[in-house]
Amino acid sequence: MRARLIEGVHAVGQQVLAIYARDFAVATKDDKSPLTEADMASHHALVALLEAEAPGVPILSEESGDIPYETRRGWQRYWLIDPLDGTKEFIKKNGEFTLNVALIEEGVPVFGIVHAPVLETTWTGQQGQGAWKQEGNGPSHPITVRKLPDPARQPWHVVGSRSHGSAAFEAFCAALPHHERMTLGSSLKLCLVAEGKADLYPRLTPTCEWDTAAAHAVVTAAGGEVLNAHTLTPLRCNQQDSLLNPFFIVCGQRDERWRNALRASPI
Ligand SMILES: Nc1ncnc2c1ncn2[C@@H]1O[C@H](COP(=O)(O)O)[C@@H](OP(=O)(O)O)[C@H]1O
Ligand SMILES: [Mg+2]
Repeated sequence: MRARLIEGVHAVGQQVLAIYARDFAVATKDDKSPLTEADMASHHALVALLEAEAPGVPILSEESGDIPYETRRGWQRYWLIDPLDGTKEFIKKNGEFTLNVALIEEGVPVFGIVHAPVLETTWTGQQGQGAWKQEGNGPSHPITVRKLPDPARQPWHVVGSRSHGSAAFEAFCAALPHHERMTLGSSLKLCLVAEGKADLYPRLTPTCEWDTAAAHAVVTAAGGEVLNAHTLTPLRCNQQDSLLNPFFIVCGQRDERWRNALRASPI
């Protein structure tokens, strides 16, 4: 089923690209975030794909996120999707947006596909089996997180949001040893940690569970972790009424030096 799902997500990515290439309307949601026809087209196409491939498994999408907790709390297993993560980047036309499909079991993202149509790149992760990166229609290559380098010899790589910076992120970086920063839209940031191009992604501004679940599965399958920034315990999905994530940090490796930097930041 994994190969068919990836193929299906690629096809939905092509539909999204067709909208990206022409003029499209931008609406504003109740929470003031932008919505394009691409978000909805991707939502409908991904739901149809999952219903065909895995009938009977419930689906929670950013564009159908109003399913009450009383209903969701009984789900042992469900699909969690963000049809278009990085809508602001989509509108800016910088290519840094993704389609995200995650399978959650008992609150844990156990399988994820993150597809960036403009970058023609797909990251996949499956618990216990590994994580892979595919460029275009080429072969998939296994990916893993990297060990933190000695910052005296090689800077750590820290990735942050292009559109949602914060004073806490600045304070965290200021307290880190020698490092280089880069900014990027969407769930691509977690994928960079998964493939060992970034060491840390501290997310100290709000996100929702659908923003992170698919890439969370990729990072953990690649040997990394997605940790609550306060408790340093792994993030879990569908544990409460709210679908907001706590602030978190994505790492390839735990280390006292970045934990100290986290303690120094006003979160
Ligand atoms: N105040 C807020 N509350 C909840 N989620 C927020 C938020 N501000 C930004 N986000 C989430 O952050 C995502 C973008 O992150 P980034 O800036 O790193 O690309 C958005 O995804 P969408 O583009 O799918 O709406 C949105 O879900
Ligand atoms: Mg999103």
